[in-house]
Formats: sequence, structure tokens, C-alpha cells
Amino acid sequence: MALRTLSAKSAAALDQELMSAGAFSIDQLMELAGLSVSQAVFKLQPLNQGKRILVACGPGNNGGDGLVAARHLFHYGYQPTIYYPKQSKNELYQRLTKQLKDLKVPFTEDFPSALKETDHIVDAIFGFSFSGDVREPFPKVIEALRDTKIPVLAVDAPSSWNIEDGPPGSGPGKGFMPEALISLTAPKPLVKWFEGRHFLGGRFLTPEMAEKYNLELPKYQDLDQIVEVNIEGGKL
Ligand SMILES: NC(=O)C1=CN([C@@H]2O[C@H](COP(=O)(O)OP(=O)(O)OC[C@H]3O[C@@H](n4cnc5c(N)ncnc54)[C@H](OP(=O)(O)O)[C@@H]3O)[C@@H](O)[C@H]2O)[C@@H](O)CC1
Ligand SMILES: [K+]
Repeated sequence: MALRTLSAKSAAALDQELMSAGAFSIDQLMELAGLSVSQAVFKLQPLNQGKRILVACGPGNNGGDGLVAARHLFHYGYQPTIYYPKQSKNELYQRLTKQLKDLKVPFTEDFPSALKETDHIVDAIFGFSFSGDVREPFPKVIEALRDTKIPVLAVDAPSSWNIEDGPPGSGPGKGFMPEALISLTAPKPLVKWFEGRHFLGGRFLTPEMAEKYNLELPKYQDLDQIVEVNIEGGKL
């Protein structure tokens, strides 16, 4: 089965359709997306191999996915720390942040130090709305993600990759290849260049929408909110 991908434009259109005709709220989609991210971490970083998870959150919904994932990870028994340098005034992110503060999940401003005391990193900085050169304060964060030996799980896109054309030929993201990627709803074109483990998450599409967006999604198993796929798109 060829892995059908979703362009950034179609991903945004599908998102909008889910939240209009599809009657979903952004809260629900983000909760399901973040839950699937947390399940990918559980698979990649078993609790007995290190509980410390550093979640790097960007200013948009990709960052929101990270905040949701961190809450689930706390309840699984992990010790998440949040790096969230551009906290949005958006009411949803304020609520997600409060939920984490109520769990006493720490928020750090010092990414380099936090990197030294973590077992796994979640890259929830940029998703399908990334474009252009990486703007402050993110260049050094992307460089740190590129250079670290700690495993990185990228949410929806390795941050700083071009959604259609993949890895940047220059700038902080050049040479950034996370160990794993979880594509939400459906893979984006960038997956063609991805070399790590690849999961699909966000189990909320209707068969009609999958058909309409020409997606051929592998079957999720039982209660799983994720399914690992190979680059051809077949189930592993
Ligand atoms: N069904 C789905 O698929 C679901 C998708 N969901 C998730 O939503 C994600 C898309 O979210 P999104 O549209 O909020 O944008 P996202 O990618 O988080 O970027 C955020 C912000 O980054 C900034 N920025 C951009 N370029 C930049 C640059 N070069 N350098 C610096 N900053 C830059 C720009 O903000 P600005 O700084 O311009 O104000 C932009 O607004 C998607 O990938 C998935 O993870 C789930 O939550 C729900 C279900
Ligand atoms: K990301």
C-alpha cells in the first residue's frame, strides 16, 4: 500500500472540516492527538528505562499536543518537564497549562540544562504550519535537538522541516533526524525523507473523510491510539 500523504494545505483543510462539518472541537482533536503522542512515548521509552521526558512546546497547536501528551505521561508514571518559551494567551493553552501546574509538572526556561536531565524528548515545537526560516527563540532549540544524543520523538513533523520538501538544506534544522515521528491524522509529504520509526496517531477520521482526502489508513489495533507503519505505509 503506498503511503498516501496529506499536504500542509490539505492537512489544514481536513482540520477545519473536522471542526466544522465533522462537529469536533479543537479541544477534542488536541486531546486525541496528545493522547496518541503519549502512547508513542510509552512504546519508545518504557517506564523502566527512564521516566524523565522533556516536552518542547511551540506557540501553536503542535505545542498544544505536547501539553496534552505531558499530562497523560504524568498519569502513566513519567516525570515530564515542559519547555514552553512562547506561551500563548489562547484560552485552551491556558487551561492545558493550568492542568499541568495542578499536577506540579515543572516548566523550565533553561532548555540546555533540562536536556542534561532527561531520558526522552518530545518535539512539539512546529507542525504543519511551520514556514520560512526558524525565528527566535527557536534556532538554538532546534540546534540542540539536532545535536543531542537523547532520543527525540517528533510530533507531526520534525520541527524546522518543510512539510512538503522535508529536511532543510541550511539553517538550524539541517541534519536534524529525530529517532521517531508520529504523524497525526495522516502522514505529511515530509515523511518521504524520514529515516526513523514512524507512527500514525489521531484516531478520529471517518471512512468518508479518509476517502475524500484519498487516504488509505492502516488499521488501528484494539484500544491502541497509534499504529506503527513502515515508510511504504504498511503496518509493521
Ligand atoms: N487533525 C490534525 O491534524 C490535528 C492537528 N493538530 C496539531 O496542530 C498542528 C498545526 O497547528 P498550528 O496550525 O497551530 O501550527 P503549528 O504547526 O503548531 O505552528 C505554530 C506556530 O509556529 C509559528 N511559526 C511558524 N513558522 C515559524 C518559524 N519559521 N519560526 C518561528 N515560529 C514559526 C507560528 O506562530 P507565529 O510565531 O507566526 O505567531 C505558528 O502559528 C499540527 O501539526 C498538529 O500537531 C492537533 O492539535 C489537532 C488535530
Ligand atoms: K514537531
